[in-house]
Amino acid sequence: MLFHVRMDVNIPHDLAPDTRSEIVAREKAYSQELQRAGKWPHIWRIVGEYSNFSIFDVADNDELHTVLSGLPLFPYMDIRVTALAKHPSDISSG
Ligand SMILES: O=C(O)C[C@H]1C=CC(=O)O1
Repeated sequence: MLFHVRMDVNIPHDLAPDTRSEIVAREKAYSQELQRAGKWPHIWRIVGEYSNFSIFDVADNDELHTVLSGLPLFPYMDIRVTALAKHPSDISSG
């Protein structure tokens, strides 16, 4: 199943710089592992914001929740999920 996900990151300003760097590094590694596994096929920065638009390709709602709640930045994110279905006018779906 495909999901469109918007993530808005709000790291508290008083978080220790070393802690912030460590969490962001773990976030990058986790994200890139999921990208290599094909579960996170698209990630785009939203211009001018500490936010991204992403596409996830996972089995179901439960897997998406597991993936998202495992994000190291999850405690500092607002996340909006939109489930995607095939559009009948999409020429790539035959
Ligand atoms: O920077 C972000 O948009 C937040 C998060 C998502 C992937 C990643 O590496 O960091």
